[in-house]
Amino acid sequence: MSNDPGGMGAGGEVGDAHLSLSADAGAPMAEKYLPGAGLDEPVLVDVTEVRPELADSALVDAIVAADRTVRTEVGEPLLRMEDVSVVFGGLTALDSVSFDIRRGEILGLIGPNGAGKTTAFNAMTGVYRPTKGLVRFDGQVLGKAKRNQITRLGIARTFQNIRLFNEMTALENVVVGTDARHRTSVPGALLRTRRHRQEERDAIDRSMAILEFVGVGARATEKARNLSYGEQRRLEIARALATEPKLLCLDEPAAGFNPAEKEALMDLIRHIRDDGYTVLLIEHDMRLVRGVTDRIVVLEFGKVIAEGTPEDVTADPKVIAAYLGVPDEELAEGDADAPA
Ligand SMILES: Nc1ncnc2c1ncn2[C@@H]1O[C@H](COP(=O)(O)OP(=O)(O)OP(=O)(O)O)[C@@H](O)[C@H]1O
Repeated sequence: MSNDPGGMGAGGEVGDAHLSLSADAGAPMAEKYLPGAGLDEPVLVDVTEVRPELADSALVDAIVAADRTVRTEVGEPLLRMEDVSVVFGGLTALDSVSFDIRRGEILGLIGPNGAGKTTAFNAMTGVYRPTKGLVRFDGQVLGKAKRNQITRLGIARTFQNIRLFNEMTALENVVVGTDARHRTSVPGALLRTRRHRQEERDAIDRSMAILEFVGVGARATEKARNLSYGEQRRLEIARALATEPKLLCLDEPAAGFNPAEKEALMDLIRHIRDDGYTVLLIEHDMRLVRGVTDRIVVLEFGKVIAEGTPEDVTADPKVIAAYLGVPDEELAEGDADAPA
């Protein structure tokens, strides 16, 4: 991946309109689409003027849908955590954890602070190697795969703390994500072969569609750092989608959102699932998790304590106790009352 924004296709074109990928693209675009808009004004682009076909949401959905062969059938386990333990020094952060993420579902991974959610995420995405057990993804053991290899295999993630290229435009941030799917060799890129230029144009087209899809198309030519907090969170999701993941992992994507923003985010996550993606969601907000997931896995002290539909899991006394700190005696009483 190039750190030089200009090296990623400066001067790329979208249709007939020139969409400069230079970092200062904002001002000219503002002049073009919002006559009179100055540098201090928010930069808004009418994407449907640049690419009229992007006004057709069905077409946007079709462009954004991943173009990949997935071996796993819909409804079958796409990712399997098989007896995974992760130990840091003397601390067992994950203790023989097994669960599946099925193709086409939104799986919620929840649990109190320190339960092991992020560690599970990191074990899946190649940040940590399991001390014991294995992670199987689309029929393949991830083994010693490194993070970039795992991205290429089809697992993309967002982070609890937003990590964007702040000085790049929103569009450039998404184009960077498409690199994971490029086929041009390094010499091809250096020589700017026809194939490389075509890939660049396709990347810009697809990135514009993804920005529209996540709801920040109008901010395409604005530097990432100038986007609102909520827009930056959506941009992170856009960048992850650009890698055409088989599995999209979202780590607390609603952190810091107000209720209306959370509602809108739930709509987006459902839309991503309905567009053919499989989603893993780590989230603290129980209402959000309950409202958007198909199934939930609950971790506590590094172990799976419950798994099932949102209704079943959120009614489970063990889960309620883990979240609300119900005294052990009450739990024991509850068990004693349960029919044999
Ligand atoms: N790199 C590390 N080195 C040592 N201990 C770690 C490391 N990462 C996590 N831990 C510990 O492992 C346990 C699980 O942490 P983890 O971050 O996975 O929990 P979590 O469920 O994601 O918590 P939160 O909701 O607070 O993000 C915690 O006790 C944590 O302190």
